Amino acid sequence: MSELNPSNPTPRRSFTIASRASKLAQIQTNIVRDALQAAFPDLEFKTSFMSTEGDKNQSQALYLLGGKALWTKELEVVLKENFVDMLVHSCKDVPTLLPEGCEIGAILEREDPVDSLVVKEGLGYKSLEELPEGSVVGTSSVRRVAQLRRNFPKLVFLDVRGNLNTRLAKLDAPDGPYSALILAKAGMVRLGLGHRLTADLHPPTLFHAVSQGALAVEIRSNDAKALELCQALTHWETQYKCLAERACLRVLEGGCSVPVGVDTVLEVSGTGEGKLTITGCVTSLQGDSHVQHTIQGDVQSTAQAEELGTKLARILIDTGAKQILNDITKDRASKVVQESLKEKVQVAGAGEATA
Ligand SMILES: NCc1[nH]cc(CCC(=O)O)c1CC(=O)O
Repeated sequence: MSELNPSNPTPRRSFTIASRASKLAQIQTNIVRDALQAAFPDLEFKTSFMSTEGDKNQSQALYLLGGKALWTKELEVVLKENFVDMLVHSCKDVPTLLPEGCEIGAILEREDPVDSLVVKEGLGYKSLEELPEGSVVGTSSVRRVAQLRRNFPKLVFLDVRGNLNTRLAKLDAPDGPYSALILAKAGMVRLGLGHRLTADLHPPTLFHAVSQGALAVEIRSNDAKALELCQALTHWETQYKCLAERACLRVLEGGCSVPVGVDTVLEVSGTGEGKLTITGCVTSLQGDSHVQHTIQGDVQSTAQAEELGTKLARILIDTGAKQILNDITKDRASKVVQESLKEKVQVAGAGEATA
């Protein structure tokens, strides 16, 4: 393995940008590649795509697969081994704690971060309110289910997995169970599927995921050249918002994916400064308890943005989120035990069949 030597006098001229292999991931990577190529026309930028554990395991509920690192872990290995130089992720899929030696080099300008309702082809419903009692709504996000159960107890929420095109195919299948899906607007827009969005779901109906709608570029912490290139991509307003949201989640989650929603506004008062207003919420899985708080502060640096997010998380924890998060941890532990028992029973069954 050739070690990258930061003091090597020969300047690097070629950079490889990698991501997952899904269509959306490829589109996102091409956005980053094009932006880098425009800013640095004399350098060469290549792309490389690989499918990850998260793409392969589509049967088990995300909630039980444990942590979001399954989208990023394997890519980080090839980054650390110098096979590639930059990783492009949906910022919301990036764990709040990165492995030693990796860091976020850039956060690009955010698309609209809201979630949207997508109604099955041929059904005329225009909103969640219009869906008849008992309609099945597909989403694999505990955040969406928790918040929407609260407001729409008449609806049934069912897991739906796969990349966006797979999920849409499951929605539109004539004999499929789903009447609608809830998806992030940004992904649909980037895929050119904006015409399928039926309605946007804004707070207080639904608070979006931390960092939803933004792209992040991950680099090796010791790669000064990659960091310099990344700086040309960073949209500081988005960076402040996303880093504040990520700091809030980092305190709340303790390593697991939790039903945390946010909504963040930055009133810009000059370059690199403004007033940041973040609302955060934590909702129980059944939607019966919900803690919400809004915090505001002037920020002039990413560190101050993160401080505000951290403070928000502490207030949420002190005002009821702790109880909700403890209950979720217990629930997950018992479900994991049930799943492993189910597997054992299946293995035993298979043994008998072949005997
Ligand atoms: N959970 C999967 C995921 N990760 C990133 C996006 C696209 C939106 C984004 O970039 O934030 C999606 C799809 C979705 O949630 O509907």
